[in-house]
Amino acid sequence: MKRTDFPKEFKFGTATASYQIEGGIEDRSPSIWDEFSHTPGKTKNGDNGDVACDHYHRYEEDIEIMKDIGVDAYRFSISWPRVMTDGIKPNEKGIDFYQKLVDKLLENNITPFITLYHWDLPLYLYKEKNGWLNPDIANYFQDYASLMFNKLGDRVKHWITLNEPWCSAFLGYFVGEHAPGHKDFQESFYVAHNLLRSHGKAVIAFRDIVKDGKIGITNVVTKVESLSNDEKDIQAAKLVDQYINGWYHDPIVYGKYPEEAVNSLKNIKLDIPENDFDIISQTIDFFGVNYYSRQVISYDENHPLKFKHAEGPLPKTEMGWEIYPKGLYDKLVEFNNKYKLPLYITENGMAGPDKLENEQIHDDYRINYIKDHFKSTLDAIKDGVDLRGYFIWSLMDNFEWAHGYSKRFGLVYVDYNTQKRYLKDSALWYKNFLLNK
Ligand SMILES: N=[N+]=NCCCCNC(=O)[C@@H]1[C@H]2[C@H](O)[C@@H](O)[C@H](O)[C@@H](CO)[C@@H]12
Repeated sequence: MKRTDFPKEFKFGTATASYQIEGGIEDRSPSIWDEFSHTPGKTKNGDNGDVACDHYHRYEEDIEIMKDIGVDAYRFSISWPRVMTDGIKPNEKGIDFYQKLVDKLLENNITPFITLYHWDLPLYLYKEKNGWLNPDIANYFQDYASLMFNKLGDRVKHWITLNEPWCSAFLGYFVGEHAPGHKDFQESFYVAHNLLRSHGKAVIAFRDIVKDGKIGITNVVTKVESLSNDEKDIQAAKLVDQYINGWYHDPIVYGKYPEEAVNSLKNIKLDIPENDFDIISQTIDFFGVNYYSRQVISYDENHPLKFKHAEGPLPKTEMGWEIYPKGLYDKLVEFNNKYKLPLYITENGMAGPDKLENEQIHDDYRINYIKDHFKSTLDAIKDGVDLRGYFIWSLMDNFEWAHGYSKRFGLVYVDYNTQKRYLKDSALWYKNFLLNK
């Protein structure tokens, strides 16, 4: 498989997120992840993003690395608390960082794709305004989005409102594994709804400010399969697919939540104001698909959503996620048929047992992972999917949320003691692929 097997305009890239790589906390106000990671017991080894990959001070070097690898595009997120003090007052120093980042990318012919929200909510908005639980958060988000569109929209034409609202709502407000660490089922549905409303408000602003731009939303898209052919397992898997995938896509395209999932939520209040779905279902230009794996589901009477995960038999990454490229193909074809929107794979990659030896990292497992998922991508394109790009997660090893620095997803290895970067064999492979070798 060669690069020229893909459409000429197809964009190959890589991706990161602000809290996971920037550090530079001295020049921004705090986010919910600063408080969460500094709370004992919340992250592995008590790791936090205070320094991370020190990208805030090393962004020029990191762009040089991307230039060397030869990527067409780079997906990164803006730190809301960096560009607006406490999420409210514009901070010119923070805005200036992203101005310079964008200009340096463009100088190197790398197309910027900006994610507005990749989980680092300004702490003030959480503490004083109740964060994503407050319907008014959509207005704060629209103000933030408008500021960024006005400041960068002349040069940045590809925007993503939210990264993985399912993670923000479900992991942050029900499971409690992510910031702000709530464990309230009802709250997680209010949060999901306010995230989607915030998305819609940002799209409305975008249409006024960046008239020649493209905007979408990125969700984690998981292939959900039933453990058995037992009707109960099949039904449980169908509902999980609606909770994880449909819940964050159907409202945007169809203006309503998936019906069976709504009906299954007997004791969940979804008191939704009349025109909310008019806001949420603003026309978008693409869906971003973050694909990692599948979930194998069986029926479980004791779970609020009547399901439990089954251990799949396939080889797994360091995250314990099965390696399942067929799932990517399946979801791309399904989404293409169901939503009829252009798609970008905004994240795909793996955490591996990466070891630095003689300044090299031999990660053949990651090369094989990427090749297998590229193959699924190419098969989907050949079968008619309107797929426009693929961003490998991640450019470099970084802060992997509750796992801290214990999981390495990068094409580039980061020695956190020295902040030295080392291209892994997978980065060298990607470089040759992009040269069509
Ligand atoms: N079975 N199974 N499951 C897959 C469930 C995946 C949920 N987590 C993600 O998608 C996060 C996404 C995030 O954008 C990024 O910030 C994270 O670094 C990556 C890697 O963790 C992924």
